[in-house]
Amino acid sequence: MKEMVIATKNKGKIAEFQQMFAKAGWEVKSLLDYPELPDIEEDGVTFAENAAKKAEVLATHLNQMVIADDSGLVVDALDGRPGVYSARYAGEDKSDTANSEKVLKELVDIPGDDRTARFVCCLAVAKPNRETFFYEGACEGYIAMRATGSNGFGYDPIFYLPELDKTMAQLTAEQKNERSHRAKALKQLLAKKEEWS
Ligand SMILES: O=P(O)(O)OP(=O)(O)OP(=O)(O)OC[C@H]1O[C@@H](n2cnc3c(O)ncnc32)[C@H](O)[C@@H]1O
Ligand SMILES: [Mg+2]
Repeated sequence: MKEMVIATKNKGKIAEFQQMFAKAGWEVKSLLDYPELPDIEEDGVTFAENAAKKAEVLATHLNQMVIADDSGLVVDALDGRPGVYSARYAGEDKSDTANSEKVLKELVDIPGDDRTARFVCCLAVAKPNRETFFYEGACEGYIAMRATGSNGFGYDPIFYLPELDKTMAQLTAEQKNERSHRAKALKQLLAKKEEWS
């Protein structure tokens, strides 16, 4: 089986990549397989900048092709926040629950129709001594009034999909991987294999 290294420590992302790449015949390795590597500071102002940095540092270190995922939640009523700050929105300990609670609190006076939001995912593919390629995906929805569901990770319990009348955390892994921002970005990436491989 072919191997793909993803520069992430996020177990939710790793599980989704493992399921989606398995269909394409790739085995996924992650930063959890390289615990000796230092943390990479995500100080970019765009998803692409952060994804590039994560992929390029690891590609140089391992001297092989690496993919990174930088993603987050963009809320219109919050001028795009948490955006690139999604992971640490409620503080450095990166608590999914605290992050979601902070968003819900900030939107407490915002009515349903104005709670539009999207998940965004930028994938960067880096190889030593070569330009980096980017593939993006977005998934549109609304911020729910309260957290519901226990599948997925991150902001999934507060992200409502009107077409299914469910939050992302109420979907099965298969349902999420059919429509998520990550699935759409990965579809682009796989469609452009001749570009990056
Ligand atoms: O940087 P790595 O190691 O990949 O892991 P991370 O968790 O720090 O990931 P990001 O820097 O990309 O931050 C993404 C944030 O957006 C959230 N997020 C990303 N994709 C999501 C998804 O599919 N569902 C819910 N929340 C998501 C996630 O919980 C983080 O808080
Ligand atoms: Mg991160």
